[in-house]
Amino acid sequence: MSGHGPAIPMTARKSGPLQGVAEVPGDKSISHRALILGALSVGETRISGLLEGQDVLDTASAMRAFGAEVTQHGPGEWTVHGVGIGGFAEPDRVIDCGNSGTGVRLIMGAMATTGITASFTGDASLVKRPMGRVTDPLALFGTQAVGREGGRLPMTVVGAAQPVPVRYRVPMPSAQVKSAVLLAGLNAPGQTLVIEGEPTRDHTERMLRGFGAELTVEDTDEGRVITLTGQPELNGQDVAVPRDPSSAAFPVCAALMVQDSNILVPGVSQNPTRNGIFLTLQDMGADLVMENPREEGGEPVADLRVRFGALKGIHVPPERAASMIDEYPVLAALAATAEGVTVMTGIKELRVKESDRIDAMARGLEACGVRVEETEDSLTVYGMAKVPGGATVASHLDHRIAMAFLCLGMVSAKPITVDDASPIATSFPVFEPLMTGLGAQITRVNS
Ligand SMILES: O=C(O)C1=C[C@@H](OP(=O)(O)O)[C@@H](O)[C@H](O)C1
Ligand SMILES: C=C(OP(=O)(O)O)C(=O)O
Repeated sequence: MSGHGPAIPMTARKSGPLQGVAEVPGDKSISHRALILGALSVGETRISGLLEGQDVLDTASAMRAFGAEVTQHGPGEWTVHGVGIGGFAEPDRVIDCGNSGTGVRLIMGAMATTGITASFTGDASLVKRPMGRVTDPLALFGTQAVGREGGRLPMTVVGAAQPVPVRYRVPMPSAQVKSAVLLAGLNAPGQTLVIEGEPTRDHTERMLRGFGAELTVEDTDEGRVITLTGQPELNGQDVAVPRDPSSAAFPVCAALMVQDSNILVPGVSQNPTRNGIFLTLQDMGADLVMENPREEGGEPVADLRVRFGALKGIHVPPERAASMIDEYPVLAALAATAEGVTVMTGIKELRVKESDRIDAMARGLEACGVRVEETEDSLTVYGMAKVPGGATVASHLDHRIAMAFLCLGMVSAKPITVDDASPIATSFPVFEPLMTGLGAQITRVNS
């Protein structure tokens, strides 16, 4: 929903040891895709563990607007009765994707080759984000798009009635762009090729195969070449959504910062295109053990055992950036408490997320008394024995900025207030009860 409700200021203060079991919600990327692929399939898709965050709920309501029957049966338990590839109905209202870049970009891809027209909008954050990165490759299929200057929402997309398959090299590391092109390729006759120079999260590829598409992946000198054969019949599936590693990163990093903490985060996806944060934390010296590794719903998962311990700053390998792109805000907060300097490079994609995350973290950390340096594509954080805190930080309608500073406030000398924590509901609606249940001192201001 684009209507942004009242701001919810929240304060985090020095917390006792975090202890217990943190059952984080389902993976956001997989939840969006389960709904969209379910809508593009014939028959019933049954989803368990769906993330009921606002981003995903907005995608569910969009799929209804395109003609799919989407029903909630219980917490995390959903079914989708799809309309089949090419079966999308023309929506009779504007599709509002709220705060979600993944939602709007994947849905644009899914409708781009169906010959229908749809208009899209989003909240004050999403309308600032670039859509040209998706509508440029979609134009190769014959799709037209008209939006605001700079390729911004609101935007109307006219789907190609007679799409042609495409060959496209994704110019930036973006799973959303890759996925939009693959979803558009579903309704184009022949083979659509997507080439990515740097591998990004591969849920679309895995799930398309699982729903019955013919899709191959080859590592070549040119990069990772994904070949999709168009116009398959997709059939409804059972999807068990693993827990979200991007959400898990918050209790994990908080436990590493708060003295004497010891927590377990069960059933977290260890997909190698998503686990960069955990490797980085181990490189920094974290006592983080992946227990009981197993496969659930086609994804590798493990239980994360995390114990507090002093960490060292490192240079985070830039080639790891795509596999931990959403975790840099909380890593930057953690780095402020580590011994020495943490250098994060190759992260310019952070500038086009829900906020400019390099800038939001740099300004917020400075306000908390932490020394930082930034360039167009890097952030350097100077760790200190005691972060002063005592500031109110702007979340810029960005859930991950809000959660990162609330984690830092659990160990800073003075409390840290986030001006608006309401965006946390987009990806991690149970963040507040989950963290307070572990022992975190987080309170709503004036409550
Ligand atoms: O495909 C996805 O589900 C996502 C891809 C990433 O965005 P980009 O494709 O813009 O890197 C990530 O930041 C986002 O949270 C989810
Ligand atoms: C970048 C994110 O999401 P999206 O692009 O879907 O808005 C995120 O969840 O950190």
